Amino acid sequence: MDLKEVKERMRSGRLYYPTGEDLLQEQAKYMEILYDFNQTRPREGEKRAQLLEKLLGGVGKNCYVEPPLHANWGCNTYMGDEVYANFNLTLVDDARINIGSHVMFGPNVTVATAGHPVEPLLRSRQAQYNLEVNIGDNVWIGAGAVILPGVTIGENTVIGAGSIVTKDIPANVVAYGNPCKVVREIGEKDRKYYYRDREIDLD
Ligand SMILES: CC(=O)SCCNC(=O)CCNC(=O)[C@H](O)C(C)(C)COP(=O)(O)OP(=O)(O)OC[C@H]1O[C@@H](n2cnc3c(N)ncnc32)[C@H](O)[C@@H]1OP(=O)(O)O
Repeated sequence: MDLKEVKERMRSGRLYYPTGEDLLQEQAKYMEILYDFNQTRPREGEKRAQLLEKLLGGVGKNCYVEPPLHANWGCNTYMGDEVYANFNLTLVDDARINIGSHVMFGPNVTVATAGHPVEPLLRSRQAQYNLEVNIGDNVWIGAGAVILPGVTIGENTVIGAGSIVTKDIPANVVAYGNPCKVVREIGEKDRKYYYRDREIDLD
């Protein structure tokens, strides 16, 4: 299979073998940029922003990603404006990861597009498929959550810490657990209280 066909299969959810010198060489280019990003000093915010722009497929205004960041590619991840990612965001972005604007990631979140067949022989040959992940505007993903291949999370939704998100989650809900399920809609109570019985005292 030539590089063009491998890349087409990588993008489109079909099975392929992620081997071949050309593919590995291309990936190595992004790994070098990521290495530099993770070696920056705390005060080198400007340099980090420039490296993020070189690494990602697209990045909006005022995104802030705490190092260390981990990514299999980087170039298949697209961020909107004002995205904040705490330490150890892990992007298995063999297919596209689309992240909206104003999205927040707690520490140690994993977003994975890649999977392997359960069938042992194909898996022993490293067969792989990738399914795009979509995270809507203004989503907050709690610490340690894992977002699995093919998942779409609707805008404004909150994913609780430690959740394993195996299926799509709609917009405007709080969802958590393993497997992650919708627990409630965001509504009136959330306009009054920011945490349990603590009232909001900010405009
Ligand atoms: C960008 C950053 O860096 S953020 C820093 C990291 N911070 C985080 O990751 C915090 C993430 N926050 C959470 O997970 C929160 O618990 C939220 C936002 C999901 C809370 O949602 P709320 O609907 O307000 O839940 P509330 O606190 O009222 O708890 C309701 C119930 O859900 C349970 N619950 C809350 N969060 C979770 C969770 N992540 N997993 C499982 N159960 C949970 C509570 O124990 C409680 O159970 P009970 O009814 O049996 O008493």
